[in-house]
Amino acid sequence: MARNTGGHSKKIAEASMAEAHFGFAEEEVKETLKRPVKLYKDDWKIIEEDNFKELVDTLTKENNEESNLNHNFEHRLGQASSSSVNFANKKAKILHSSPPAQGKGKSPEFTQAAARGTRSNFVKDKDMEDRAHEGVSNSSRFDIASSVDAEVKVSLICNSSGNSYFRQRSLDAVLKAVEDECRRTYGIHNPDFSLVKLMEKVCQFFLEMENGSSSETGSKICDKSKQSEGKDAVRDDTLEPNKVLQHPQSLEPQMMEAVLQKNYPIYLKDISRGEDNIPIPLVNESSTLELPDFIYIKNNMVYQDGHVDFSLARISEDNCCAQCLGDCLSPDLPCACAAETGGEFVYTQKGLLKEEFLDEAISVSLDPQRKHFYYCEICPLQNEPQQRHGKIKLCKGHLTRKFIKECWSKCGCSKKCGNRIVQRGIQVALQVYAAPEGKGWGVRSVNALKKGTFICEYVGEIVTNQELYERNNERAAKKERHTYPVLLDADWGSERILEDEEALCLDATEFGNIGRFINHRCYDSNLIEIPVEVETPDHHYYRLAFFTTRDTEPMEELTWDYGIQFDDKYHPIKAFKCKCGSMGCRDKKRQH
Ligand SMILES: C[S@@+](CC[C@H](N)C(=O)[O-])C[C@H]1O[C@@H](n2cnc3c(N)ncnc32)[C@H](O)[C@@H]1O
Repeated sequence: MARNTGGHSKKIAEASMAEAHFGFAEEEVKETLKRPVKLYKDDWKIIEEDNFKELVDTLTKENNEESNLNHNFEHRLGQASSSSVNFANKKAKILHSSPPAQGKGKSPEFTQAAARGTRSNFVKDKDMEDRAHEGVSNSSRFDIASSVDAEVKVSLICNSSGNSYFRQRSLDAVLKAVEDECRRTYGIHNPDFSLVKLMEKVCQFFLEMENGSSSETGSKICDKSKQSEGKDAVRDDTLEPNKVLQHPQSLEPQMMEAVLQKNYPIYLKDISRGEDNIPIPLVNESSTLELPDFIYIKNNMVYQDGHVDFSLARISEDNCCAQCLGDCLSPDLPCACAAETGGEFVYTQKGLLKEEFLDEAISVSLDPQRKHFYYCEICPLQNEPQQRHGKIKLCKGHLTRKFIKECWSKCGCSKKCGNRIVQRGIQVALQVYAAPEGKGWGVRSVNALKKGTFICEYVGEIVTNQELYERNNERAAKKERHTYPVLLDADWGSERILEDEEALCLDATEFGNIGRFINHRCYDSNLIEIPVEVETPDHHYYRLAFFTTRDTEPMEELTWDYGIQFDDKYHPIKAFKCKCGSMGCRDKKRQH
């Protein structure tokens, strides 16, 4: 056996350098080297074989396996990214290149192993596993722990036993291979995607959740790019509104795990971030849709110029039931609040919309007569002059609709009064999901529903038509696919000519509720939108509520008829190729 002629200490230094690459400290290497040096009688060729494989194995086995590899991973993580992460006000950071655990056993400051699972929690795809990890055994493990100083330690423990071909690769190469694989498999296009950032996120959420920020932390996600534009930016983490992200790498761990598991289950537990009465999960069974980018709000909010008067003084004696007690639906004689609907309340004792009222609303919507329309001489929607050669060209018309009127703050009845349905908010279990036929996201109800059930409101920013016109132009330039505005023109005919700030719409593009996800269906949709007067008798502003037009099945998609004529350039919702599938589809181009 040829003896290595190099100096003993030089060889030890070389071995230390080689092992430092894997995260082992010099002292540790020196100590471990003593035995093979003695065993092989200073024959360094054997020790150096396979890039010190035996030494790595011995080091790994001799030290507490978990502790050493935890350190190992941190060290490599540090090589791939030298940045440390500051978690909001927690003075916490991810450890990079920290000194190795002294002695054997678990590092004392990391005793709180709080999450543990098999590596298959992350990757189930066997092919991907084989390609990305080239033979890494299937009994690998993923550990995460935190210290009292709010430091988080993540370790990947890969058991290579049983695979004689296993060779330790450089971490950078492994990370790159996995990132490339993830990009391909999960369609990640963002160039910033990195596994190191993902691990940093895991640590961040681990800490935040341990610190009791609750499950809401996960959905407290914000689109930093938009915030940096300054518009409506809220910097304080605790106040940050729900902002659902576009890019999977920015997702909460629960979602990322779903992405990695490749079966795309629930992405978000509650897109309303607790704003609405019951959680509204977002479920993606198709995997191709981008996550929606908007802020969830429960109630309409004035953007800027819209004139909405909510003053108590505007609600007259005849417009409320100050003398009522309890439930207005109980007494034999309906109170003042029923006057708006012909002296009868529109709700049944079971909280459904009365069939008579509903059927009339449906019939007006399906087969509107000329008498149901109001035609403006100066239409707030039209930016072209309507007067030519002394002749006035009337606008295309606005469908006049019947209103629901609910009891409100000036009424003496209880908050549980049967004439307060819409204002109590969502009561049925809904989901946002990947709608069929490539319509984008849609809404479905988990359970069967009775005809006349209140589903939700259409909530958005209250904007003037002028504001909407400018927004629409900007969006058209950006070629945005989906649009989310709704006109509040159900009673334009009853008021004098509207001032610009009174011709209002709801724009749910950037701020909205689940209503923004409901897709259109021509003619036979299972929802109808009904104007609701709640806090103001001025009908140029009202709430818009969806009710079922018939009984529905569990998991049936909920749709409403946007009232769109597909050749109408003034309709606030930009015309799209209708994929509603209805026999009565009005999109002629689509049908042929
Ligand atoms: C109010 S949004 C509905 C939610 C939308 N699908 C999404 O993914 O956010 C309206 C947009 O959805 C799409 N959409 C709605 N109904 C549709 C239909 N019947 N056929 C095709 N696209 C539809 C159109 O792009 C439309 O501009």
